[in-house]
Amino acid sequence: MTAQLIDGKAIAQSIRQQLKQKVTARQAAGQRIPGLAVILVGADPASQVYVGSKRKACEEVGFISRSYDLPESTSEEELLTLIDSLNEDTAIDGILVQLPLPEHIKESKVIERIRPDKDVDGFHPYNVGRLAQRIPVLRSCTPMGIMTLIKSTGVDTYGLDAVVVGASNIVGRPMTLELLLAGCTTTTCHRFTKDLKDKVSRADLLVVAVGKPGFIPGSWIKPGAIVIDVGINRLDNGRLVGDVDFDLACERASHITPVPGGVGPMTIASLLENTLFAAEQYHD
Ligand SMILES: Nc1nc2c(c(=O)[nH]1)N[C@@H](CN(C=O)c1ccc(C(=O)N[C@@H](CCC(=O)O)C(=O)O)cc1)CN2
Repeated sequence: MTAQLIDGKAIAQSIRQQLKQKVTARQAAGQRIPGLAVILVGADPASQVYVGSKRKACEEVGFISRSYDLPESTSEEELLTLIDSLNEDTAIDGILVQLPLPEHIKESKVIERIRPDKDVDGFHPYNVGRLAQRIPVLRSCTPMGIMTLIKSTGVDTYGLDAVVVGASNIVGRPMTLELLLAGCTTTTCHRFTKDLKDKVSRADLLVVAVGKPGFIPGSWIKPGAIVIDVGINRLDNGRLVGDVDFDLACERASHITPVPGGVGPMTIASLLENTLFAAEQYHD
């Protein structure tokens, strides 16, 4: 078997195109243009790339894009004060603070300061709690994008055995919840998991988000499985690879995401979808 590629880059592009049309329609109807504020603290090179892509995508679809590049030395109080002012700014529908933050700033305090109706990252406990109750809400961008990718395969998720490797706040745990809501029987694996190979090789749907190149050998993949690789690892030769041994996994999986061009672009497309959702549901 050779797996079918799930083309995140193309799907993300088509989402951006649809969003652009919706923005044009809003403009024609005299409605407000959605606005997104993107805050970067410090100069982490990967974060600079991701934030740059978010701002570019935002402008491409016609949203108002506000950029805040703050120095590493920014205090927690200064960041919270900026969030307070954006919370009150009626031109802004979404506030995104790029993670990770410098060590002296407490992530949970920052996330909880963003008003839930502007939390386009879907990280606020209010939004996570509402999602757990299946209430339509702002959802965490990477898991949301992955659900769009899975839907694009046409495979019915109800009853599938899904395994998520990694239990981070940004991907692993919200991903497990999304898959549970989609009718999967979900297992979350983490650093204390025993016999990872056994768990992975039973997965009809596998999501891997650990940040270690080639962490999952292709021989572990269940024949016919859907494989979603969230890892973005830059090798010494500059090549980007995922957490799954792609070449061998391709011979066993039915569908697989590439790296780059799989999950990454969908994280950004979902952020834009969330910004429009916030404008329409909470601020119009
Ligand atoms: N506030 C947030 N911070 C972070 C999030 C998040 O969702 N919200 N997620 C990750 C990183 N991330 C978004 O910020 C992200 C990662 C990767 C990509 C992407 O498009 N990747 C490309 C490759 C890009 C490259 O050349 O390096 C791809 O996979 O094709 C977009 C966004 C951490 N922080």
